[in-house]
Amino acid sequence: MALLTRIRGPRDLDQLTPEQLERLAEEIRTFLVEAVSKTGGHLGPNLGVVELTIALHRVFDSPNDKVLFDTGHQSYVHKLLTGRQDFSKLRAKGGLSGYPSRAESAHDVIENSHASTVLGWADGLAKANEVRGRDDHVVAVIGDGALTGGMAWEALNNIAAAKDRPLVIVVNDNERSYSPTIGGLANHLATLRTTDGYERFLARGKDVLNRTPVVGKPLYETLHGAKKGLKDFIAPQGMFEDLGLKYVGPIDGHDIAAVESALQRAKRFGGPVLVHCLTEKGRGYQPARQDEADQFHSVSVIHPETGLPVKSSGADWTSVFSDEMVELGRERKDIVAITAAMMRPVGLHAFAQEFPERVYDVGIAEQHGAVSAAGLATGGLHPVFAVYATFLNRAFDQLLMDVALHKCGVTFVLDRAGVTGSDGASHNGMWDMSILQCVPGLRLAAPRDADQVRAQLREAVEVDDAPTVVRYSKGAVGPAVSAVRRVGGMDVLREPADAAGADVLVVSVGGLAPLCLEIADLLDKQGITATVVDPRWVKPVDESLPPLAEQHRVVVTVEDNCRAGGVGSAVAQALRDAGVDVPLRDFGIPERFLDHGSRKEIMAEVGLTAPDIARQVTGLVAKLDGRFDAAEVARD
Ligand SMILES: Cc1ncc(C[n+]2csc(CCOP(=O)(O)OP(=O)(O)O)c2C)c(N)n1
Ligand SMILES: CC(=O)[C@@H](O)[C@H](O)COP(=O)(O)O
Ligand SMILES: [Mg+2]
Repeated sequence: MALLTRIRGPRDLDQLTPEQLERLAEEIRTFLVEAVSKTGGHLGPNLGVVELTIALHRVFDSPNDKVLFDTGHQSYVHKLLTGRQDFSKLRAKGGLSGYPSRAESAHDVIENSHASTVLGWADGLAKANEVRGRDDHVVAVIGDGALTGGMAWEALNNIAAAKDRPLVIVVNDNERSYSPTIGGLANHLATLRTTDGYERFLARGKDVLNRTPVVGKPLYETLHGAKKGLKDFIAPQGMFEDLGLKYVGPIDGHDIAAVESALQRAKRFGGPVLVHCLTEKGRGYQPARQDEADQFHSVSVIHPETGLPVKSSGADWTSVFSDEMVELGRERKDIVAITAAMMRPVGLHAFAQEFPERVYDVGIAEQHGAVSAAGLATGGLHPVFAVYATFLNRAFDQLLMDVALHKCGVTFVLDRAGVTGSDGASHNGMWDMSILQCVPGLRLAAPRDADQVRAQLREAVEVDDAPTVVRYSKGAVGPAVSAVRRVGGMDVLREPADAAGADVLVVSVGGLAPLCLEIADLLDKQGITATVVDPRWVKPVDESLPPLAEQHRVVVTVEDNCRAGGVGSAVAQALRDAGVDVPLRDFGIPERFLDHGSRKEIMAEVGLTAPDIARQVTGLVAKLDGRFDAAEVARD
């Protein structure tokens, strides 16, 4: 790593010779494989942007010039070149974030890991430069996947309108999101790599385009027409230049000199210009290049020589959903599935294998996913839209105004709900049970274990006149938790012998059932009796909950969601509406952005542990009993 360790900041790149730059690129690839195989992370995307990032930092002067990354998962090389080379605790508490981080460096601007926002940021920064009379450059790196997001086109529409406002857009085009980027223009333009590649594209493109909704066939005819009568690459220029953008490319994104030359031209252009770079995800690392699933988009800890995971992951929530979806698909021909460019991560790969004509990958376009689901439901089908909880935020209005207002039977399956941890603040699925509380007619399920995922998914797809939501966490599914009895639609998981006189009712939400049972055990040791109930459907609040609460002295709700407007708030409102005046304490995630760390570390940080909660409940009960000493102890 003789060269890499000499790079303390971007200006240290300036005096390197072409041979040294090539050697630096090799050292960076070696570093990435060695480091990320130890920690896990976005190995594939970063191996694909080594030369591109070196060229960016040689041509532009960060941090005076703003170098922006869409989604930010491909910013490891940027970090290496801007003074951050200790990757030993990447994505772990106290270590480097897996995304840009303003706290880490002045070179970092966008921390948000939600795709398709970079062009909006760039448009705003470019306008600010214009108003403030600054001639700093704004450079936005966006992947072909992120370019399938609607916000990217909203921004392009604005950027292209200002012919004299300098802005450089670099399309990092590796033909993939996770899987091949389909259904969008970005995918088909991206495979225009060489003239003979164009033949390959036309051959492959025909069947892919035929399966691609809307743009597919017309685009194929256009491109085919371009092949016959027009310059081979007129299509990309045509599309972007019709928008009013200067188009430069396609450029070999692994040829540093070529990228630098294109960026220099773009830098001097004096208006909005798009540099189209063709790259390979996982470049230079065979296990990644051979990974058909997603070219090592995001890996766990792996053996660097083979790329094989060090630990095999057990049954996780996603695989439970995946298996049940296949069963449902066999039983009901009206069930179709939607993903926003995350077929495998959300567990729809098996369904897609068996029912290829009943699954839609809409690209990174959650809003379109939700609206098209309203159309599918109105057309007589029952769509299941599987999406990470945090990414549903983006489609809230479509869920509210297209799905719920029109009483469409659509089921949203939210994976990665609750604290996810290592992907940082914008990846925690901590807002869904708050924002969805106000959607009229919506029913929200939080299954506690695998059996309940299966059961509640089935209950959800039976609802054909309202949106239903099933949400569960990331990773290994918890232990099976059986019910003692059912009350209304709720499962009582534990109750004292003398149920009528129990002190505390613990309302356990979703996968936190084991935690809540542990809380009850700790309370028991303090002589405090507790009932644990799993509402199963947290919205609407079960009608049997207020009367059950009335039989207790204190109600406690525990959820893996933001406290603000969460299930605790909804239960408190239901008790008030029912005239049940029992003190309630709601435990959940505080209203703040959580730094990256493991789920366990973050749950402890926010007080979602059995000892923390049991101590506070003990204090509350002691206070009710007038035993202030114990209450004081609990407060400590
Ligand atoms: C709104 C949103 N939806 C989904 C994701 C999950 N996601 C992260 S990276 C990625 C693929 C991005 O593809 P691309 O922009 O081409 O970048 P590449 O990984 O190919 O460099 C997806 C779908 C996200 N970050 N944001
Ligand atoms: C960058 C991005 O949004 C995803 O790749 C994210 O890293 C997914 O993480 P998991 O699938 O590991 O939860
Ligand atoms: Mg891509």
